[in-house]
Amino acid sequence: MPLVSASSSLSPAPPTSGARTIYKYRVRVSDVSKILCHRHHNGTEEYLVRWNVAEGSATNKRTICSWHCLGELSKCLHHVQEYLETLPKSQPAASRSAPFATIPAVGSGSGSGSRKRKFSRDSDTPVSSSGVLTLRDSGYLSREPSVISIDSSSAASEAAPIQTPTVYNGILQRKEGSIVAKKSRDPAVQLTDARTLPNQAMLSDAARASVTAAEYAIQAAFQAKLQSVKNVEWENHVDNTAPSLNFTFVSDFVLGEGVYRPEADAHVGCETCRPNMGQNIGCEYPRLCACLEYAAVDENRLQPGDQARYVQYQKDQEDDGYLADSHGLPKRFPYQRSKDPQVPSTLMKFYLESRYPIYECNLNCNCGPICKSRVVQKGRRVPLVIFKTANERGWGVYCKEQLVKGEFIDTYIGEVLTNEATGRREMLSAEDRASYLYSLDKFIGDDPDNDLTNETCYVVDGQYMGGPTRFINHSCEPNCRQYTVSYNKHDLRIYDLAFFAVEDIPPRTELTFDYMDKDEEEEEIVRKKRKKDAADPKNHDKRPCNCGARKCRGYLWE
Ligand SMILES: C[S@@+](CC[C@H](N)C(=O)[O-])C[C@H]1O[C@@H](n2cnc3c(N)ncnc32)[C@H](O)[C@@H]1O
Repeated sequence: MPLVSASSSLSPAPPTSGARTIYKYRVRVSDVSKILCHRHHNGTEEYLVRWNVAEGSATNKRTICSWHCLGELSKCLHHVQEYLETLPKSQPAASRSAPFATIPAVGSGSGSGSRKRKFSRDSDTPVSSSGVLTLRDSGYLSREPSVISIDSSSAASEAAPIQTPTVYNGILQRKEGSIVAKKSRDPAVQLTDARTLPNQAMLSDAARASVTAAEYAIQAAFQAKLQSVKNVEWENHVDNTAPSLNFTFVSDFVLGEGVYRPEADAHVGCETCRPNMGQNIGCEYPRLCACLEYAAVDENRLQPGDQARYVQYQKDQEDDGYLADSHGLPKRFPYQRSKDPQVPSTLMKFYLESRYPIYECNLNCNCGPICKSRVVQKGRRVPLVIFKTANERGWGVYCKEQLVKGEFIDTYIGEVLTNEATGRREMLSAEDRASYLYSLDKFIGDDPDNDLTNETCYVVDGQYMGGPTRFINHSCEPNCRQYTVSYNKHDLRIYDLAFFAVEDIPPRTELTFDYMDKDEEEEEIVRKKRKKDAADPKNHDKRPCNCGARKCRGYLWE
């Protein structure tokens, strides 16, 4: 039976500077395979790290584990966060004490008068310290008996014959990218069965030990990530968790391998428009603006002489969809602008109620920055808050201010991946995990000269990189909707996924959109379908929807 050392650590005192502990060496992210357990040792919260041992290296037969305080793990807190997510939620209060009071769920008017406690930097608790991990490219890596080594070759097999105990003295070294441990000659090192780590004794200790310091450290780390993001906050009045530390805020699409996007200076602009035409609002003439080449035709402005062209246009639409030739016909501008500069531009009723793509002006247009056809490209103006939902939907988003019907909120950004890269990611991820994939499939089938298909279109993945909209949840009766917005009418592969309010939304009301973008149906019809679907075993693997709407269809995806 393979045995491991499970003795306690004898940590050297950490170097200190004033009141705060300075950790000169930190565990590198790439060195950690997983966090296995936690404990309180000499008053310090510690985590059992399983080290990454390079595949195929001479040392990879031995997986090495060692206990570390949070100060040493500050570069790998996402591993600690992943570990905390595996802990039962019903842990005793001592283990999962809630620093924030639970308050009513966010909703229209629900919290307007209540003082909600928000996570702030003031509440950062310095992580506890109990030792320093000396981590260098060569040389000593850890303190003595806190190290455990497991002979993973035999640990993998239940039927493996009992082996000579493998005991190390806890001196970890890095050699050619691998972590290795030297053998222990210390008789005080106790031996423990290595086949299952954490072992029962460790689990019993863990059940009694709180994880509060880790929770605070993770909250502080997420808060630090938000520092550079303007007008976005987060709060949690439900439990002690923070959004994933594996997520990075970015401000634009991040192009993955094999993804091509034309540079902005290659976009075709409207050269005939001018900033000072007519009412001095940039583009104004619906027959003139070249950016509207593929925009929706405005039937209200058709002249008797347009009829033949319009009939031809309708025929072309059957083959070419949104790209039908509308040359010479009057088109619809996307936004209406109020005379009051305090009132935001809003999406025209026609676009709000249709799925027609929206075309904005671009860098190469002559209309200038005042043009009314520039809204989404100017970015988010409204203050958003990422908050923990109370009913198993993870994190959600609300706006701190009132939003008016047709107001732009923000775009969905993330890594833009090819279909193959997306497939590889899906293979690696657990089936029940949240999905952040958004296909850029709007123009499939619209251009006979273009080979755009479900297999060749790009996909936006907001799981690891994105903006606050990546946290917006689904509702079968949503208050927002996603629209296609393009600044480059000839690029059918990359465009903006822009969220607009489809109704007036009071402050602090959760923002939602329909992940399936379905048309609304009568409540009675939806209710009957839901009942039928629930009885069908085919649907039992589907992800249940917790939107709570009267017209809830029962599932997130078909
Ligand atoms: C784009 S993410 C939204 C943010 C997510 N709640 C989070 O915490 O990161 C989509 C995931 O959120 C969850 N979700 C969103 N809307 C939901 C709903 N109405 N009911 C249940 N789960 C929902 C599902 O796990 C879904 O895969």
